[in-house]
Amino acid sequence: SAPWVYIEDIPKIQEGEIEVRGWLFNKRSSGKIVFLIIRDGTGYIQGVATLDNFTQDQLESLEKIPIESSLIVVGDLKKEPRAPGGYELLLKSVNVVSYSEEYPIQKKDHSIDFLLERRHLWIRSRKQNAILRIRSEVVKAIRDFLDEKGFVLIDAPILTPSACEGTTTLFELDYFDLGKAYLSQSGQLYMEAACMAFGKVYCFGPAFRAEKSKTRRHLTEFWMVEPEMAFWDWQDNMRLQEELVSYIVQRVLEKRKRELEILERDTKPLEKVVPPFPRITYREAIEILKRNGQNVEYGDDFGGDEETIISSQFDRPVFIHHYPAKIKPFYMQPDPENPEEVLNNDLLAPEGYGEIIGGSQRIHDLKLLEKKLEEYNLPKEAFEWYLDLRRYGSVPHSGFGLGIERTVAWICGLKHVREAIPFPRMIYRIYP
Ligand SMILES: NC(=O)C[C@H]([NH3+])C(=O)NS(=O)(=O)OC[C@H]1O[C@@H](n2cnc3c(N)ncnc32)[C@H](O)[C@@H]1O
Ligand SMILES: [Mg+2]
Repeated sequence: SAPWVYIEDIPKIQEGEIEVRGWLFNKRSSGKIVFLIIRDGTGYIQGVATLDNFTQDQLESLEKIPIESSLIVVGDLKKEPRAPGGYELLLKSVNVVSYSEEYPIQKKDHSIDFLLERRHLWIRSRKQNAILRIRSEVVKAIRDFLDEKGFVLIDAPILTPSACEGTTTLFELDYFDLGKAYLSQSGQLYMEAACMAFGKVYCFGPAFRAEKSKTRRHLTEFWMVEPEMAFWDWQDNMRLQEELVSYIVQRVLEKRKRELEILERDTKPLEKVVPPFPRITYREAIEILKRNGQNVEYGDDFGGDEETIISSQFDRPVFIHHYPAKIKPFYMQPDPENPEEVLNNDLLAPEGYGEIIGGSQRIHDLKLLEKKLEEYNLPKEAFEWYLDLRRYGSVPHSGFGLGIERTVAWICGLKHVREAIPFPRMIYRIYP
């Protein structure tokens, strides 16, 4: 019998009789010829049915197969430059595995809520398939990059006893007789413990923020990779970030050309993403904003609009470092020369995508950390383990969190991070 071939492997076969298993993506006919566009999740192939291999009645029944019906077809593979992917399948048999009910996603102008309600089907579309394949490539590139550099993957817990990124975005749950637990906002604190056991580590998983803001950059469940390195300072930290982000972007440009074409992504801006990235202080960022007519003061945090103005001054991602301590989390190491500011950085992506990374050097002094916990009104008992890291062989150490969805949205040129994750969770959506 004919070999079952995935569509992405067809260029390796070139010609001959093959079997393809997939779904009817589209169809058209001219009476004597029926074209069936089949997708199998790895690509698209045009099947052609003619009176050479089918009766007129059979052609008419092929025309009636509903979109998204599952099919197994056999045909002779031929090169055909005019067909999608450059190949065509001269069909010899079409076996419908399961007829589809009328498929709900057929128009070009469905509302975003209509599509999100059917996300479990919407991911079948060409554009969503391309985005999630690029996401997969980004995840693979991150792992390859860090594994190559000797980082050890250490999985952080999702159920945690305390906050890491402030107490206003915690998802709280009742945890047996132990009282409250919180969904992890970040694996960072655990990576700090791990880096003192392994040197260089990373965790890679979901993080949860009860964000009440409905913006195009916020999800309530998002994915983050969080490297952490013992004895590295804030500048070592930025160097690793620019190397990682450049590696990711160049990898997608090299391996996901087809998907970027489907998204009609102008790749010229991405070709400029190579180290070193420009570095400016928070204070310089405030000056840029003032020069661009923004009504900002030193001490203000930056929202999407401010980040768009700042990043639009540069042709590649830009680091902003030395934020005022009071607008950043408790764990950030103050600059010894100016303790009002911390040795942190955000990395802003260009083209209006804003913050994709938050990172910093961490406080390594026990007394200072205890003071900060008090200042931030955090429950010391929940952080005793974290303080232990400063009691037993403390070292300066640094790390960062790269948001997967914001990075994928930037690389793909998406308007909203909700298309950069298979099943987005936002303030008004946890279905499907
Ligand atoms: N290990 C670390 O040092 C990470 C540190 N504890 C941390 O969580 N920093 S961050 O809050 O800026 O979040 C890091 C990144 O995580 C992404 N992020 C952060 N929050 C979100 C939401 N709500 N939705 C989507 N993406 C989000 C965004 O890219 C941020 O730059
Ligand atoms: Mg941040």
